[in-house]
Amino acid sequence: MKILLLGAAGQLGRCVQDALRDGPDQLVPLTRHDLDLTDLDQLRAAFDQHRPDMVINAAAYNAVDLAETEAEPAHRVNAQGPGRLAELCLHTDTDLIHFSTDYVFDGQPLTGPAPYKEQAAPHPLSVYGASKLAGEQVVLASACRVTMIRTSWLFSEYGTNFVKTMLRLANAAEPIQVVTDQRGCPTYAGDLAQVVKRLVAWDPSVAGPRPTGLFHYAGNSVLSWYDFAQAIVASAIAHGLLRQRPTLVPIKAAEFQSPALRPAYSALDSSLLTQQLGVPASDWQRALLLVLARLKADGR
Ligand SMILES: NC(=O)C1=CN([C@@H]2O[C@H](COP(=O)(O)OP(=O)(O)OC[C@H]3O[C@@H](n4cnc5c(N)ncnc54)[C@H](OP(=O)(O)O)[C@@H]3O)[C@@H](O)[C@H]2O)C=CC1
Ligand SMILES: Cc1cn([C@H]2C[C@H](O)[C@@H](COP(=O)(O)OP(=O)(O)O[C@H]3O[C@@H](C)C(=O)[C@@H](O)[C@H]3O)O2)c(=O)[nH]c1=O
Repeated sequence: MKILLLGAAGQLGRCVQDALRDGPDQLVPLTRHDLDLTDLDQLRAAFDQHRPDMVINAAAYNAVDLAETEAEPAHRVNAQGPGRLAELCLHTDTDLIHFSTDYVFDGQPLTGPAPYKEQAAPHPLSVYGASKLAGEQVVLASACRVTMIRTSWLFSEYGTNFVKTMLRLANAAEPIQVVTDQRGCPTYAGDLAQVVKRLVAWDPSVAGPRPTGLFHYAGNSVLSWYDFAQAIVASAIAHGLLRQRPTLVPIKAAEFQSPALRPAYSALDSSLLTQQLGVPASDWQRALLLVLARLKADGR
């Protein structure tokens, strides 16, 4: 099978490359430099040149705060581009794997704080969340064959993420204020890449059609950003990655000056996809140790 990977230089893109590296499929990794998702001519040319059987779209506009003042670019990358990609997939009979976010939810679940299932009503609080929701809607409306996976709080050894931000701040030796009243599920991007690998390897002659539609995949427990920061610091100290133990100061989200509103609760229920694929929800604690060990080995 020939697979185009868009957003190949991002953290998920790099984890997907790692996961598929030794597999039987031909993976064509395309960075933003190789292919701008917002450029229809470039998209068409890539389909003409490569004639893929599947496209994995890991490209996105992910700057949550900046998006508040850059709504147009955010929508172009997160909604308009995926919409055109889905149309091309439909007309060329190409499978699509696409990703969305817990920030499509407002954190006020109608049934109390239980992890969100796929059918829960979205209501984004931020421009980023709205652009990703618009992307979901346009892709699903295209009727292309898509597996759409909402995930949350991604971290990995690659790119920029909360784990790496906490390590950087911890080494600056200042107290770190961290929000206690937003809870969600940290997810290792490498575990999500294993889900992608499972979907790529899906054999319809054995298992029936590949799962399509909307799914959630995230970490196996619910915690606050403050809890997550505590876990990061404790594990980093155990790995000898921090020169000293930083002071973590618990604060309310309202005290953390940031342009975008984030959901107070955005835990995702992964059971539908994990049951269909026979994979566990992301074991973020195990993965955190792995990521820290890799960062240490790389001297970061
Ligand atoms: N990070 C997270 O915590 C979460 C992410 N997600 C979703 O998961 C997916 C992967 O995210 P993640 O890997 O963390 O994101 P990254 O920001 O690490 O990677 C996104 C990649 O997309 C590229 N990109 C941006 N604009 C374009 C464009 N116009 N054309 C082509 N490529 C472009 C970026 O390139 P460049 O580096 O040049 O800007 C970057 O390499 C996204 O759909 C995201 O919305 C969902 C929940 C949580
Ligand atoms: C850096 C920092 C952040 N925070 C808070 C701000 C915010 O409420 C929360 C997370 O902030 P960040 O900016 O690191 O993460 P943020 O960009 O909000 O992360 C989100 O990214 C997008 C792409 C997603 O789809 C989401 O699932 C989620 O992972 O932590 C602190 O409390 N203290 C800090 O020192």
